[in-house]
Amino acid sequence: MKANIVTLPGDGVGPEVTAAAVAVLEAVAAHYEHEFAFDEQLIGGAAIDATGEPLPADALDACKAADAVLLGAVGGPKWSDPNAPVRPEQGLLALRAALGVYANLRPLTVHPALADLSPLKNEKLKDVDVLFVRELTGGAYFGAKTKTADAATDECKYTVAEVERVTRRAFELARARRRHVTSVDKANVLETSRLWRRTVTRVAADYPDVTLEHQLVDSMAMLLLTRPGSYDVVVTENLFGDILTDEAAALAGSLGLLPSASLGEGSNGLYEPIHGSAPDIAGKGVANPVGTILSVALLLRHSLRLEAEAQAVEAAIDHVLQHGPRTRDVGGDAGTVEVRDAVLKALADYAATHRSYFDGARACG
Ligand SMILES: NC(=O)c1ccc[n+]([C@@H]2O[C@H](COP(=O)([O-])OP(=O)(O)OC[C@H]3O[C@@H](n4cnc5c(N)ncnc54)[C@H](O)[C@@H]3O)[C@@H](O)[C@H]2O)c1
Ligand SMILES: CC(C)[C@H](C(=O)O)[C@@H](O)C(=O)O
Ligand SMILES: [Mg+2]
Repeated sequence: MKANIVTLPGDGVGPEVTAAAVAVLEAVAAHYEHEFAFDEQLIGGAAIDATGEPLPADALDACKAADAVLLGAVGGPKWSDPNAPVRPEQGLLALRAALGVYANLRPLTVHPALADLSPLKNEKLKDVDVLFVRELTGGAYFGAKTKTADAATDECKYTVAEVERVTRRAFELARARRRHVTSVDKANVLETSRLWRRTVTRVAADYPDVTLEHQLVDSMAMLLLTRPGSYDVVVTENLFGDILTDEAAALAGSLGLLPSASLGEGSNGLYEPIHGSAPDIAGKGVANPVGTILSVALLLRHSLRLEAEAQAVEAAIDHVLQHGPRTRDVGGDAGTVEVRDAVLKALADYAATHRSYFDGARACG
């Protein structure tokens, strides 16, 4: 197939991990006979430096017209002055809003070879398989903001429609998994969370084959570490989802491992690792590219509908995590490029081994 993919390398380690992920997409195109066209655009601090804007109009137009968008990371100390008139992160939030990608899927699994890196030394860790569905275009991130010399506010607002659509997405996803949804809120304190809980409960009635439990976010932060194996799909609002998924990354072994897919109603989507620009390691060539490469697998699956290719990328990552090389954050001493090259080799081996199956499937239409 032909596909136009916009890349937004951004700041810090963003360009390093994006380059590795693009190499994987190019390899997928070569092995499976697709034509992927890449269009690199500016976002974040790099865009502020070049244009004064964190999301230039050209970049936004290209993203809207693309089949999929792959992002590295935005932000960094250079642009983090609290008095700065414009911030890199605004570009990312504006992009999410403009693309209407309200459902942010953040899958968490724990590779058996990395289970020792987790804060929990639990043999059941390898069975952890959680899909976080984070509401991405509402809540405190997008409410009205006020600022005076001695006070500031961030309005947190949710409408029933916003909660309902992400809840339906979570239940649909649960149907293809273990049919259990945990909805996380703070309904004992927040009015938005009570609206959230009422709406989730009502929508759940349309999915009698899926079980629902509600969990308050503070206790969820603890339970995620003490019994992560009991969760299947976890749906929650924007800010809680941001925090819980970074916590979840500790179970996997590193923030550098987790991918994400941000989806709306159309097939276009935004794909990015859940980590940030990692200023402490930027420019050193040691960033873990696995979260971004796994985001490529999600891009292939959700936007391009290339399931076999998505599985090939996941199998290649699985092989490399098992056998190495690994970056420092996961106990190795390899650089980003060495890991990329190992993934490319594993992908080539996988494609060669599965070639007859692939050709047969294509011959059948
Ligand atoms: N989607 C995004 O673009 C995104 C996401 C999160 C944070 N940020 C931005 O990134 C900047 C830095 O934020 P932060 O330091 O709180 O979080 P961070 O995710 O950038 O880094 C947190 C820690 O994780 C490590 N880490 C992150 N990614 C890694 C990788 N691929 N390989 C190895 N180690 C990795 C870092 O070295 C650091 O020690 C901020 O400006 C923040 O707003 C952007
Ligand atoms: C950079 C920031 C705006 C972003 C968020 O909070 O959504 C990041 O932390 C993430 O998890 O994607
Ligand atoms: Mg985050």
